[in-house]
Amino acid sequence: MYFFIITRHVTGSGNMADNDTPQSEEQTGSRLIMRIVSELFGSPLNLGLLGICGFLIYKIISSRRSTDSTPVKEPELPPLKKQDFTLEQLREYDGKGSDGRVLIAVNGKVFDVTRGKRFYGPGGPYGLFAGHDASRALATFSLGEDALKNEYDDLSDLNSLQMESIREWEMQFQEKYVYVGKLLKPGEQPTDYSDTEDDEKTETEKKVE
Ligand code: HEM
Repeated sequence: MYFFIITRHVTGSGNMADNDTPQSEEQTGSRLIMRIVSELFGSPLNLGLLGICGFLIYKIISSRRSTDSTPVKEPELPPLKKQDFTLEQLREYDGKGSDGRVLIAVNGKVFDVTRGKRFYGPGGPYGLFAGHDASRALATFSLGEDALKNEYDDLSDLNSLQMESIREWEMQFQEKYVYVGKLLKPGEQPTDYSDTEDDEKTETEKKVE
């Protein structure tokens, strides 16, 4: 996905073969490489993007190293009781609370991403998503503060490609993390999940044990 987006930045939309005369595959290949290299380093935008990529890779690698060298593994938190969240309630789970739990909303669904703390915890490369709705940021591939709205974001201005991208991210989160509940729209009432979870212990009950 990153490769696709980065190469779109790098190669632009022009057709490179437009003015070419017939050449050997080797010549065409090396001209293409030269062109990519000159576009990568010749434009301030691409240089900036390369810088951001380098920074993120550095953050991901360094967070991985610090996790590897930690001798004592953090105890896993008990699963959160299934529940819906308002934006304000979601904000409490930014990884800075006493238990360090991190929740993130993607496409209206709230996921417990605490096990991905090296990404989303304080100081992590995607730490700004913690306790927020990350949908717009993921859809627009942006790590800027403006991609995280303070009010409920209905995403209605996003195009179909961006919405498709959110759905892909949602599936990725669904596979990797625990779904906790819905992100509530303003005025929307939370669902009562007590019927569906009769036999499941609440978080408090588990803590007491
Ligand atoms: C352009 C430079 C970027 C590079 C080189 C990069 C690199 C990576 C790499 C290597 C991983 C996988 C780490 C692992 O599994 O160990 C990753 C995961 C991820 N990246 Fe990026 N990234 C970039 C930009 C972005 C941007 C702009 C966003 C969001 C707006 C983003 C969001 C994510 C998310 C959500 C994950 C998944 C973490 C998880 O598994 O929970 N990345 N990135």
